[in-house]
Amino acid sequence: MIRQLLAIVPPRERTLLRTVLALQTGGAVLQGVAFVLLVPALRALLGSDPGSAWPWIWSLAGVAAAQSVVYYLGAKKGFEAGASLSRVLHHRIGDHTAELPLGWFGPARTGELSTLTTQTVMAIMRVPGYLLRPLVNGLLTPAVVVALMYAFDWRLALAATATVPVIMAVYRWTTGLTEKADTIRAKAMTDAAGRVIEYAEVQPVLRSFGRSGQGGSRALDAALDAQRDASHQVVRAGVPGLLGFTLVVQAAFTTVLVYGTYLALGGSLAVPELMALLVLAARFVEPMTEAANLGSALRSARGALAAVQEVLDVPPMPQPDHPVVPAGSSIEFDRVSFRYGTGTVLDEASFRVPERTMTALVGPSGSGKTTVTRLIARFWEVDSGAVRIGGTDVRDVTTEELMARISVVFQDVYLFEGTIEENIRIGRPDATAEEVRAAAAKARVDDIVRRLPDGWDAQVGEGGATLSGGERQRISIARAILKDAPIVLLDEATASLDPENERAVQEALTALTADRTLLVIAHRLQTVMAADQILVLDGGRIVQRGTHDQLIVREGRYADFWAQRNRAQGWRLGAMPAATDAGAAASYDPVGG
Ligand SMILES: Nc1ncnc2c1ncn2[C@@H]1O[C@H](COP(=O)(O)OP(=O)(O)OP(=O)(O)O)[C@@H](O)[C@H]1O
Repeated sequence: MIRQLLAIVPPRERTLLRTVLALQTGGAVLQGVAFVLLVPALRALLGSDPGSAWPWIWSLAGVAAAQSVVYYLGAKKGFEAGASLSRVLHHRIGDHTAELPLGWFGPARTGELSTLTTQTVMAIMRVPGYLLRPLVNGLLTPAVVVALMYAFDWRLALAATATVPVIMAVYRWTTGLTEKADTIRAKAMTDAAGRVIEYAEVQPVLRSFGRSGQGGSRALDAALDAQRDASHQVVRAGVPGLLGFTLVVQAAFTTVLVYGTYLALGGSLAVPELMALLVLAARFVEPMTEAANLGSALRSARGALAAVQEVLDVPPMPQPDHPVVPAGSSIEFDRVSFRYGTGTVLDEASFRVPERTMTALVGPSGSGKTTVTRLIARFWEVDSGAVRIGGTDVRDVTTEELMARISVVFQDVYLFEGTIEENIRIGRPDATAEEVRAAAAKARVDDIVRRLPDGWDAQVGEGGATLSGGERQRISIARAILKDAPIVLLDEATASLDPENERAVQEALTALTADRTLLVIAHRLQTVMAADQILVLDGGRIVQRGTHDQLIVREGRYADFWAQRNRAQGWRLGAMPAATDAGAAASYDPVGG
């Protein structure tokens, strides 16, 4: 476990942990010596000249004092190392997860990461401060005691030595008994943590269906039941093991006692010596039972280390050995195939979006439109084929360079807890206050700010809870305007916005998309009509491509799609005033058409 821990931490913490280990080792050896010094001290006290015990008593006091100092330093460094470990592990987990492909972040990961950064890190933090001392004592003090016992009576020392393999074997057996139950409990706890988070997140849905009370989440109840059962199983498996171990340790002590008594009765061992050696044997047992009582904490620390290691072992998104800077902002899919797990989403799809043009992506729900945008931003890796930006494979571009070239405006906008200004600044952290305000003004965010009582200082709440959907989207557009990337990937809102928000969002998009390469998942017919190119995605392939005028006269998916959309209730082409339509169409046309 110590080796595992040393491997996970940076050099400074490694040195700190080694210091703690050295101090605890020193303390354990001194404790063994102090125990052994009891033998001559007691022998002298119980013998014919009690006065001769003084030198031993003083030595004992000296060793005990040294041991206290070493323990104090060990405990101090141990707590220091614990606090440092927590900081370092949080950083390592945070830094590493930031480099993982987005495919790793499935729904179950929220609970896993939350458990990892709380309970798991806490279990590891306890190792240097609380667990190391009893663990080192349990192993080293008995070893020192047995070794020094040979100096007084080799026969009793040999008897004590003989008990060691038996004690070790029983310890292994008891560990084996609880290990499986511990693993199941750890998994059940992680599952339950994930379910609790999910339960909190789906509250609006549950409430809207009148499911806020009892039985709101069967999955959560099941996860909590599984956690309770797993905890019972740990107790059921652990108690017999612990009892068994304690019994064996006591039996070992009794064996030494019986053997010592036998030797004393036979006259080959003086009674004061026997008394002293028995006191020693009793003390020899103590650290071992103390260490055994910590078995569960030790196993959970070991499990915790394994869990952290497992996350750290997930390979990060590979970075190119020889990074290339793309020469432009065109987008190209070259026979791209992709699947999330089972079921192909893209099957050798090929298309090209020339620089500074607008391409509208249309297709049935689930046809892979969002996936196309995710692959451009390299949130996932393609299974085969290549995605290119400015003629360069995205795998040959560093994440930083790629992200600098792309702005993504998705429908589900997430805002961080903080002010509107802080949320916009994410687009370009080094932007001046004026630049942030200018981007906000272009995206019509200043209208929102004016309305809020705290203005620019207003907090948006976690996820932007205090703002409407349209307002959140305008902030996300302001971020993208501030970022000023040459490629914009845009998922148009499907949800209908109120007219004021609708107009504001359109204006914001006009400001964002002018003079850029634009790939838009189009839901509005006027956007589709204004596109330089329309790509119809179906069955994992681009089944049609061309302008609206070219495609509308051909039979096929696009003509069907167009007819269907026109028929659909609430479809905006008929519902919106002509002036707005024209304005919206113009706003999406990068060449001003
Ligand atoms: N993270 C994921 N893990 C597994 N499958 C996924 C994931 N995301 C999407 N899918 C699946 O991949 C397919 C394509 O999804 P995608 O979101 O790209 O489609 P879409 O055309 O954007 O759909 P919509 O128009 O409904 O938003 C769907 O079948 C979807 O269920």
